[in-house]
Amino acid sequence: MSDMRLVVVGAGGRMGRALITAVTEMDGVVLSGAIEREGSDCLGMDAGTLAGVGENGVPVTEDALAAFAASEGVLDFTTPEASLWFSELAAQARIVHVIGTTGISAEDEERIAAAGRHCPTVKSGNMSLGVNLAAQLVREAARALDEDFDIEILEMHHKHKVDAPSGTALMLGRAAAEGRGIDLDSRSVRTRDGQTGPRPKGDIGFATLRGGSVVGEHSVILAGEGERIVISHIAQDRSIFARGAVKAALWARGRKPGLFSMADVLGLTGA
Ligand SMILES: NC(=O)C1=CN([C@@H]2O[C@H](COP(=O)(O)OP(=O)(O)OC[C@H]3O[C@@H](n4cnc5c(N)ncnc54)[C@H](OP(=O)(O)O)[C@@H]3O)[C@@H](O)[C@H]2O)C=CC1
Ligand SMILES: O=C(O)C1=N[C@H](C(=O)O)C[C@H](O)C1
Repeated sequence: MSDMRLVVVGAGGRMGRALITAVTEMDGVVLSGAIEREGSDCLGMDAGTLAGVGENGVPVTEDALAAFAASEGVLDFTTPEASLWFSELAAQARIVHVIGTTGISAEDEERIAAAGRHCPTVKSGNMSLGVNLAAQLVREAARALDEDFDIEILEMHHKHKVDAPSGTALMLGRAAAEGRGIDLDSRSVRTRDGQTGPRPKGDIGFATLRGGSVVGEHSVILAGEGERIVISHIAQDRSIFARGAVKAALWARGRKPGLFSMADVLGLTGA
């Protein structure tokens, strides 16, 4: 089979550059386009040079329509607004859409799912093997322990991150809620300040830290009387997300349209 032609959108971003590197280094894929937003300083640059992997002759352009028409898949770690737009373009072009963007509203999630009825779409708040496995462990731990164990989720990311809690923290929270058989939205506590009163039994708490260049760290703490279980994941390099995204594109190639998760790609049931 020929190499899968992949276009990277948000090519100049932290993940965009990691994705160009992953596509360059991995077998079975080739970079067919690199897209940035109108007015970006990256327009016209060579995508390989931009990512630091050597000139590859693929210019960064703003013409997503033309790039999608010449590609079999799109790797998209951008912004919620941009991902919504790219989901419509991918649906029209009937190409694989891999979405890593976080902070997407519930309403836009539904629109992305609707677009996924026309093209294979893989979407996950975290494309790494480790986090998806951790989500499985969290689900199992929450299933095994009763509400005497309080569940708290702590995350830290770099100072440039614009959404909170992280997509991964929410994914881990969903896994815990599923394990416990409760609805996350009605039982999650996103902030605490002032006279909060004692902790209600059964809530799932979230705490967010931001600073420096931290790639991404998550801990799920199950705190009981006299003991604590902590399930943690530390991302040391963005290549784990980028390589996961390329794997997802290859997995989705030739599949029927639908919305899939990284757990489907990795063969982990229900993560
Ligand atoms: N699921 C996962 O495994 C992971 C998810 N993420 C998520 O990916 C997203 C991006 O993260 P990160 O790379 O750090 O962010 P960056 O801000 O570094 O990158 C986003 C890029 O998208 C560009 N962009 C914005 N709008 C458009 C548009 N309409 N067309 C084309 N390009 C556009 C931005 O351009 P400009 O800056 O010029 O506006 C920027 O270059 C975030 O939501 C983050 O949470 C990150 C890591 C892993
Ligand atoms: O913005 C980031 O950097 C990351 N975002 C994702 C998230 O919101 O969980 C994944 C990863 O932790 C890095």
